Amino acid sequence: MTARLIDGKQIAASILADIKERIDARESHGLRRPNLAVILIGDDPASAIYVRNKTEACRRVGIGSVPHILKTAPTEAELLALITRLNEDESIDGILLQLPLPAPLRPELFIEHILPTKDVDGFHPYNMGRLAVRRPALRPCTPAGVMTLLHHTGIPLRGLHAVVVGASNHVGRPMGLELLLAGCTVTTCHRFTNGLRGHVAAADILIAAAGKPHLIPGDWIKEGAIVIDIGMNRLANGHLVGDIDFAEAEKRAGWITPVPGGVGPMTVSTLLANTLEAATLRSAS
Ligand SMILES: Nc1nc2c(c(=O)[nH]1)N[C@@H](CN(C=O)c1ccc(C(=O)N[C@@H](CCC(=O)O)C(=O)O)cc1)CN2
Repeated sequence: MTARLIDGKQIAASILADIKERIDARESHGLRRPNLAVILIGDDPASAIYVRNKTEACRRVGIGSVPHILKTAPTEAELLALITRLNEDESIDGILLQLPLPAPLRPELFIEHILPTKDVDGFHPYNMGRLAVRRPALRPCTPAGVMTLLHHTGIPLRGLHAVVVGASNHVGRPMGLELLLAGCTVTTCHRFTNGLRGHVAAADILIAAAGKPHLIPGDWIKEGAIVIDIGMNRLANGHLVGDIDFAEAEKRAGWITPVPGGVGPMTVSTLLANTLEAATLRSAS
């Protein structure tokens, strides 16, 4: 079997086109364009690229981006004060705090300071809690983007056994909650899990989010499984690879995402969808 490719780049592009249409329609009803405040701190080159991609995507769909690029790290008090200002600014619909933050800044402190209604990353404990109690509001972007990819396969998800490898706060954990919401039986594997191979081999849906290049050999994968690789690992030679050995995995999987061009673009399109949703809810209230 050779797996069918799930083309995240193409799916994200069609979502962006849809967002643009909805923003144009809002404008024709006299509503202003949504605005996203973007906070980037420090000089991490990957973060700079991701923020550039997000800003460019905003421009394409007609979302205003309001940059706060802080080359030298602010104090905790200064960053909290900036977020307070953005929370209170009626022209701002969403606040993006690009992660990781340089040490010693603690991400939780700032994420929890963002108004949940402007938390377009969906990382605030309020938004995570809403997902946990099956009443999602603003959803974490990468897991929500993965659900869109899964729905694009057309395969009914209810009752399938989904295995998530990785239990991070912003990806693995909310990924498990999304799959549960979709009616999957969910196993989450993490650094203390024994017998990873056995768990992987049992997966109808395998989601790799460990951040370890080629952690999962292709021959562990169940024949016909849906395989989603969230891992994005830059090798010393500059190549970007996932957590799964793609070349071997595509011989066994039924469906598979590439890296790059799979989950990454969905993270960006979901962020913009969340920004539009936040703006829509604000204009309705
Ligand atoms: N505030 C946030 N910070 C971070 C998030 C997040 O969702 N919110 N996620 C990651 C990084 N990330 C978004 O910020 C992100 C990573 C990768 C891509 C992407 O499109 N990747 C491309 C390849 C790009 C490349 O060549 O490097 C792909 O997979 O095709 C988008 C967003 C951590 N921080």
